[in-house]
Amino acid sequence: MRHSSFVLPSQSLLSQQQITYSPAYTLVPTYECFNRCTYCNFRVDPGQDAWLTLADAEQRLHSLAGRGIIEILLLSGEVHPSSPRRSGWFEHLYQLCELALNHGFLPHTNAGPLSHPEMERLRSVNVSMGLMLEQLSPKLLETVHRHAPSKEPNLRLQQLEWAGELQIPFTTGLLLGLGETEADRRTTLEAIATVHRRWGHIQEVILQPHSPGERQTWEGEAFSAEDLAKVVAIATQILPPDITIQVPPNLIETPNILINCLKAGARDLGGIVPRDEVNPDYHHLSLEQLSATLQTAGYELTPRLPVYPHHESWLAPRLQAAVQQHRGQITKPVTSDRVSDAAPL
Ligand SMILES: O=c1nc2n(C[C@H](O)[C@H](O)[C@H](O)CO)c3cc(O)ccc3cc-2c(=O)[nH]1
Ligand SMILES: C[C@H]1O[C@@H](n2cnc3c(N)ncnc32)[C@H](O)[C@@H]1O
Ligand code: MET
Ligand code: SF4
Repeated sequence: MRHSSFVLPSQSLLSQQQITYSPAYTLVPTYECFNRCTYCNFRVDPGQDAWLTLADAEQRLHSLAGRGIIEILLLSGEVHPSSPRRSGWFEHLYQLCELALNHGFLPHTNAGPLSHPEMERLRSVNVSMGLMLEQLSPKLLETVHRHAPSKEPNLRLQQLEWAGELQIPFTTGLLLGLGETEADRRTTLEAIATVHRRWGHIQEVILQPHSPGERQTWEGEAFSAEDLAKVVAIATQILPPDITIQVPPNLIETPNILINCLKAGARDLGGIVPRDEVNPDYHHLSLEQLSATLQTAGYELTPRLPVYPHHESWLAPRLQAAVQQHRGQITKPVTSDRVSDAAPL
């Protein structure tokens, strides 16, 4: 019989399921924010923060050279859209992105909702952008978002629509455990699926468990990590398969729960950064430890760029050229050699 000579490859030769992460560094243009989300551990009052200067940013970018970092995540507090300081804030964001590009990094900005012209302009210096939907439920405007006008659900949903229309590769997500119901979560996921079916621009959806920090005023509990895997499973049912589900490993208490999230369908761990600016009380494991944890369950940790290959043609030629510089070098999974090559940050 023909098949009798066919030998199945041994387990070790079968390719392992790859789990991606982005080797990233976060720059914070400013911590000042006119919103007061009561779960926030990041913001300071408007006017109370010295903005990150271009000189400081340059020094930091310079010190990153040779450390394997590719993405610069620009994560910012927000200046009110009708403030006279808004245009200075926006220009500063733009210049920080330019600087990151000039140092060979790939910028990804999440600076809250932008006007259409702002988004269009920032597109020319970002390989992808992001904005969390948090939750679409309007009830939250009476609780954690009572003093956060930029968390108005329709405003955020419109950002996803504009990003699609402008062909901006995009990251969005849900903040879990704000007092929403399972039905609310489904509604938010369905809205993401709908806008993605129109434009095809959503790269990743972050399922972010609320994780209490020292500075927040809200006394809400941490979103139970056990429940995260259940939300991942729901998201796989609702989101189109070309959207990657991301979970943040530093906000998941045990390796076991992280593995359960992967088994449920999460495929990306987001930016692995030296300091999580949003949740500074939660540290990342080293890449080596993370990689070992994943390996025990048959997963392989592998780096990715902040723009996925199928979206690269959307970018301006200058950005495409910057991406090409990295594409050839990013295919290798994390091994202990590679990790120990990188200097600690
Ligand atoms: O690539 C992105 N990663 C985002 N991340 C993930 C980030 O890449 C890292 O995973 C974390 O900062 C490190 O834990 C967020 C993480 C948060 O805690 C909150 C918001 C974001 C928002 C983004 C985003 O817009 N784009
Ligand atoms: C930048 C993103 O950080 C998330 N974010 C803000 N505060 C917290 C917290 N305490 N725990 C988890 N995520 C948080 C929100 O989803 C926001 O959009
Ligand atoms: N202010 C922005 C938002 O909430 C991004 C940073 S939040 C720490 O969308
Ligand atoms: S979560 Fe973002 S919008 Fe809300 S207060 Fe913090 S920095 Fe501002």
